[in-house]
Amino acid sequence: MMINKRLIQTVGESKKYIAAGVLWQWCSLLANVGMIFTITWFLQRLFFEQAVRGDFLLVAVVCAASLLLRYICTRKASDMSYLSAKAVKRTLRSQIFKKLLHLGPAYSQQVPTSEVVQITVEGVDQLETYFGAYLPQFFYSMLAPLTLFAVLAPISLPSAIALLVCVPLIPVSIAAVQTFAKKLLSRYWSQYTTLGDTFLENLQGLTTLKIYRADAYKNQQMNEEAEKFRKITMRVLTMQLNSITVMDLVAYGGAALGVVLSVTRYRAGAVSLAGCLAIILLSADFFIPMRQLGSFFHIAMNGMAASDKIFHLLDLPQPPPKHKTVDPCRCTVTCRNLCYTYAGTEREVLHQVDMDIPAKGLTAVVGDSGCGKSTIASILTGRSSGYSGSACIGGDEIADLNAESLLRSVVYVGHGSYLFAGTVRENLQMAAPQAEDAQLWAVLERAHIADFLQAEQGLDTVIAEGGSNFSGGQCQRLALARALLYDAAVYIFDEATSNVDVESENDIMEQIVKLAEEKTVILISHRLAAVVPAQNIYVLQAGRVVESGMHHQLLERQGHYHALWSAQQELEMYGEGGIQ
Ligand SMILES: Nc1ncnc2c1ncn2[C@@H]1O[C@H](COP(=O)(O)OP(=O)(O)OP(=O)(O)O)[C@@H](O)[C@H]1O
Repeated sequence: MMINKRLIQTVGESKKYIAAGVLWQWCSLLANVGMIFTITWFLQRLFFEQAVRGDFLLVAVVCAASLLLRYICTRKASDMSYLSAKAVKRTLRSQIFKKLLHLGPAYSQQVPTSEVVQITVEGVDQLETYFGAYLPQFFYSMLAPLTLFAVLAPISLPSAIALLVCVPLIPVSIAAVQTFAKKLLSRYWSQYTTLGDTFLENLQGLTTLKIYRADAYKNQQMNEEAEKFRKITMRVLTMQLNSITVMDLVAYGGAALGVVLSVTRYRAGAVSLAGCLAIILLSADFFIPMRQLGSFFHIAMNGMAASDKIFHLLDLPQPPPKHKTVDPCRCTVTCRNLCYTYAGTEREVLHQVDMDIPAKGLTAVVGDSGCGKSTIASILTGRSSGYSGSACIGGDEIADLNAESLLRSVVYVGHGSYLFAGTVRENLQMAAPQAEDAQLWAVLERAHIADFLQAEQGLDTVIAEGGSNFSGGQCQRLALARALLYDAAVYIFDEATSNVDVESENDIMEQIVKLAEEKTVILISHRLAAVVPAQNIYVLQAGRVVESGMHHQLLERQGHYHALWSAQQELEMYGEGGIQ
């Protein structure tokens, strides 16, 4: 009945809260039983005209005390449910987080980031309800009928047996629905995610769709998908309503049976009037907890699906712990016979790449689009694992280096470095939490963005999500300032100046050249004019290093670099001609 032992074991802390929650619910049931017995006793005395004044007072006091007790029990049970849900969230999210840390920067090779986000947010939230509502109700729905049986059996054993026997009919009817519901729910979820993906994609590409006037067609396509989703949602709702109707039939049918039996027994003189009334009033309570459990049924199904996904992530094989750290004083980078094939593909994208990148100095990697430049950066930052050949930092194989130390030593600045919603200070202090204002201004000066920020609110200037209130050039300058503040040993700039104006490009390049006087700097660029000052340029063609040397040496060689350079020069001269 949707009880996952491993899940409960994983969140062992929640067991005590579930047990306490069930206990509080049980106390509330006992209070209710006490109240009903007092009322029925009083009714019997009234009926036989035996009631005295004090009886009414006694009933009033017992009812008030019982109601107060039930209120306290309900509050306590919901507190326990909250604590159990909190424990689940904390335990599972921290386990997922630890797992990702163990998997390292290359985790996305095993599980897509979108799935991790979905599991960590929505998946864990679903389990919160599973632990907070379903599990306590599951145990309580077993305990309640047994308790009521023990209470009613001395009054009328046949009635108590009849009521107890009818209770399991509810889970039986749920199980019957479950076989059908599983398939339907899995189709429902796949339709739901398909519609969500299409919606997100169309929203992100809305400008393109408008430009090519394809929005009407996409709209129609989405309408068709939405219609399919509406239909399957209706089927799920119908299934849920039907299952509730079946459960109600069983529950109220069972209660009616209890009433009929108790009245028959009363007429036969086998039970007292008070006993008969107590059976009538308590017979519904036999079924209500199980009926309530039935209504949590879909929560449990979602919880099970979520836990499968969570355990799939937690069970991913992880590399053994690595203790070797990067020595910041020996930050040469060397690649020998480096080959790489992306996981899940067969095409090798890097073939026997040899590179020697000295500590301190500017080394550039250039080549046509798709030749493998970013793949090299990805291997050097540890985001792509499973290479063959050798890739070393400071003489140590990257595959053997501790991921945290690698992240601390190699900083990557791409063309879309992310700025977070917050202030300039918060974004910069990510790189150095203890940095003082003077240090922050120093790197902003170096990135040539200090003047602009001084005219705004200085370090407290607000940055919108993704830096959307800043220009492309300003975002890159801020990203550069943050990277400079980080003080890593190796810097990789991957098309860091693409999409920015010439002025920003010149300022950023000036700082990159300056940085290379002290650090190991690798500059990846498709624009050859940017790499002219480099001490060594590696030219890649279809995943192979075909040439290397300084700019003038490569031009003299009249090879691939020369061809690329001539083509770009021609294009730039044509551009300038076009403007005139
Ligand atoms: N995640 C991936 N999965 C599979 N193949 C990939 C992946 N990323 C890149 N590739 C392939 O690897 C090859 C090299 O890509 P890479 O991004 O390294 O090229 P690049 O030289 O940086 O190109 P550009 O200058 O256009 O950014 C390409 O053919 C690309 O299709």
